[in-house]
Order: sequence, then structure tokens, then C-alpha cells
Amino acid sequence: MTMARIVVIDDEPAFRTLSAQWLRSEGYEVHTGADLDELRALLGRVDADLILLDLSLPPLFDPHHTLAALPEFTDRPVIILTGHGERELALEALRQGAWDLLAKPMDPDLLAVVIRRAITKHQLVRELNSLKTRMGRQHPISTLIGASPAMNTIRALVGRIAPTDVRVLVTGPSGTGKEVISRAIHDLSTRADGPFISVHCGAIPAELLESELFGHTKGAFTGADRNKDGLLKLADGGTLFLDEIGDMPLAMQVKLLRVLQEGSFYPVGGRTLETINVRVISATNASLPDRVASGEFREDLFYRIKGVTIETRPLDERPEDIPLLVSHFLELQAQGCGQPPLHPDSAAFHWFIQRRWPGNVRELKSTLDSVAAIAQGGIITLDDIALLYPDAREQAPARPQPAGDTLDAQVRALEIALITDALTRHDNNRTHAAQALGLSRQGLLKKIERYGL
Ligand SMILES: Nc1ncnc2c1ncn2[C@@H]1O[C@H](COP(=O)(O)OP(=O)(O)OP(=O)(O)O)[C@@H](O)[C@H]1O
Repeated sequence: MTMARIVVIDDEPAFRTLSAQWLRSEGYEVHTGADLDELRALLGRVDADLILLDLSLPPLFDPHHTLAALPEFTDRPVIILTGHGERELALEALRQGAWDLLAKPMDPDLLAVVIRRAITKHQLVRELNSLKTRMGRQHPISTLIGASPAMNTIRALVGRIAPTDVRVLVTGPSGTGKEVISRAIHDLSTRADGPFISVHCGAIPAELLESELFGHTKGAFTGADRNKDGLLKLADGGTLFLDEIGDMPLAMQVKLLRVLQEGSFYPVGGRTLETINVRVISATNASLPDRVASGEFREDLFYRIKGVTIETRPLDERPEDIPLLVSHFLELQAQGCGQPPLHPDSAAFHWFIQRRWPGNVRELKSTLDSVAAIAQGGIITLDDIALLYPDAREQAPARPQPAGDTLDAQVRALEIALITDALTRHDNNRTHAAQALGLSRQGLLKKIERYGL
């Protein structure tokens, strides 16, 4: 990622100089200004990744004045800087779309973490938008959130293979984003203006699957009172997404193989050959090589659909993605109900990061939706969570280690759990937490930043 640009707006020259010095020492490009007019002028020249904005600015020094202007700037993260006694107004800023709040004088450690998280998210969105522009796509594309090495690799792969017509097989446990990845490939492909048709191969009864996929002619079977196009035909010119392909009945596999080989098929009861042009993306949470070995899946079909294989990892193996996913889902949820996004306080954040998520991203999303529904006052607290998860207040045990994780992932997960735990026990005092963990303060800060805690 490129060097991030930060704009600091505060009327106190000493504060601006100090913040700018510190931010430059952290490797950021910094621009400063004293009021909203200077901010507007700066944004005309600089494509800022982040704005640090004091709540009381000249000429009026009235926080309401700054709040009223806030929506002009929130197409990028804005961190509001507050003095004492401005808590209610600061919360109002969050409701109006500010990314986060920091009290002055700022704790440099906290500043470092808040900035890092905001910029990573903003740059991800920009990366996707520029990819979209390069591909000439006008409509929104599915957002693949995550900054873990695993998600970075997947995003890079998606960008490479999307414009080609190569077949793709997405494998991985349920709820890890297989469909979202497949949609992103379609959205970034030359077929994006065509249909994306999703077929849940395991959910359609075997006897219906053939007519669902191939369509049927009038009178082909009892109840077929008219000609009906199948999903293959509906996907013509676009992408056919075969979800849970591992569960497709064997008899159907033979027929699908023929379509993939020849690009044509007969509707049930029909005599006219239909020709289609579709890109096939398949997904499964089963191991297809195992199914091939046990005779449940045809080997020739396996090689036909395999193309490029993308493997998703369980969420517990990439806890670095949790903070970004939490912010993303809270934003989506807020957009859905026309409200500003909720913000978890730090104890609630730790709970989300520490918890195990056997249902993966899907479980995280539905948990956030229910917690958000009962939160009040713009903030999600541990008390809110405890209303739904009574054991939330208990000391969270270190993450148990799932069999099969790589050593690296286990070490990361364990580090995150131990660091979050130490920070919670020491009221977020990083010096004390570092001592308890036997780390230097600098060493702890590096880890906090790396994991986006
Ligand atoms: N990286 C991600 N970024 C944004 N949203 C995600 C991501 N991964 C998963 N999701 C969201 O999590 C939910 C589950 O994802 P999805 O349906 O793609 O999983 P799946 O692996 O296809 O699951 P299944 O195998 O059960 O069909 C969806 O709401 C999806 O939007």
C-alpha cells in the first residue's frame, strides 16, 4: 500500500506541529490547517486518506458548526479530536459519520492503532474502486473485506482471474465467503453486465435438478403445462454459480459434464439443442478429491470444474480480519436502516476478537446484527452483548487450538488472545500489559498494530 496522507486540522499551532512531527516519524505524509476553510482548500490539493479534526475550531469555536460541516468530509475516515466536556457532542459526531473519537491530549499508542485501522479500511475500499474503474465497471462490486495474508492473496487472485474466462472452484468451510468471492469475480469480469445465477446443488431435490438446470418443454412431465427456461439458459452471457457442487447427484454430474464439454444441452422433453455461453464458478465445503476417491464425485467432472482453485480459511485462523469485518458489517447494517454506524467500545471489541467463530464470517455477521439491534446510544458495550450472551462477562479463556491449523496461525491466534486478555486485565494500560507479558512496551505496540487490536 502507498504512503498514507493525513490532514490534521486544529487551531493550536503547537498541537499541529507536535502531531505532524509524530505522524511523520511514523511514516505518514502530513498536511495541517487551522479551520474548516483550510481543510476544504487542502482537500482540493491532497487526496487525504484520513482527517484528524478538532471539534472546536475558529472563527466560532462552536462544536455544532464543525458537526454541521462533517458530512462534507466523511467520504474518508474522519477522527474527531475532543477536549474535556464534549462527550455528548462527540457521540453526535459518530452518529454523523465520524470514524472514531480521540480525547486530547492524545495517547500516542491509541492514536497509532486507531489511525492504522482507519487507513487500512479506507485503502481497501480505494483499491477495490480503482480495480473497478480499471475494469470499466460502473455498478458496485462485492466487497471482500480482510487484511490477513490469506485474504490479501485471495483478493490478488480475484483481480487476476476475474477478466479471464477461466473456471474457478472455491473451497472452504461454510460461512467463509465462498459466494462473496464468486460474486466479486463476476462483478469484476467482462460478464458483469450479464446475469449471476446461483444454483444450490444440494438443496434442489435430485428429481427436480435436471429440469431446474436445463428447463423443460410443455408436456415433458405431469405438471409441465408450458415451456420453461432452466437456470443454464438464464445464465447465458453471465456466470453460473454452482454452490455445494460436491452434493450434486451422480446422474446429474454426467449431464453437467456434457454441457461443460459441449456448451450445449437439450431441455427436458425437448428436441432442440440449446447453446449457451456461461462462465462456471463452483463452490464446495466438501473435499472433492475425497469424494472422487469414495466414488461420490466424478473425476472427469472434477477436472472440468477445477480451473483455478481458491481456498478460503476459517475465520479463527485469520483473527486479523475480525476488526475490519466488524466495522464493515456495522456500516452495512447502518446503511440498511438509514442510521449512522454503531461503534463497539473497547471491551466489546475485545469480545468479538477473542470469541471463537465456528460458523465463521456468517456467524460473526448475524451476531453483530442481533447485538446492534439491542444497543443504545450509538455504542455497543459488553453489557449489551451480555444480554444476549450471558457468559460474555466471564474471563474469556485463551483460544483453544483447533486441530489442523498451521503453526503460524495458531501462534497468531494465541498471541492475539493473550494480548487482548492482558490489555483487558490492565485496563488498557499498555505499559503494565507489556510487563505482564514479559515484552518491551515497543514490542507490544508493534504487535497491537500488526493485529489491528
Ligand atoms: N471477506 C468478506 N468480506 C465481506 N463479507 C463477507 C466476507 N466473507 C464472508 N462475508 C459475508 O459472510 C456471509 C457468509 O458468506 P458466504 O455466503 O459467501 O459464505 P460461503 O462460504 O459461501 O458459505 P456456505 O458454504 O454456507 O454457502 C455473507 O453475508 C457474506 O456477505
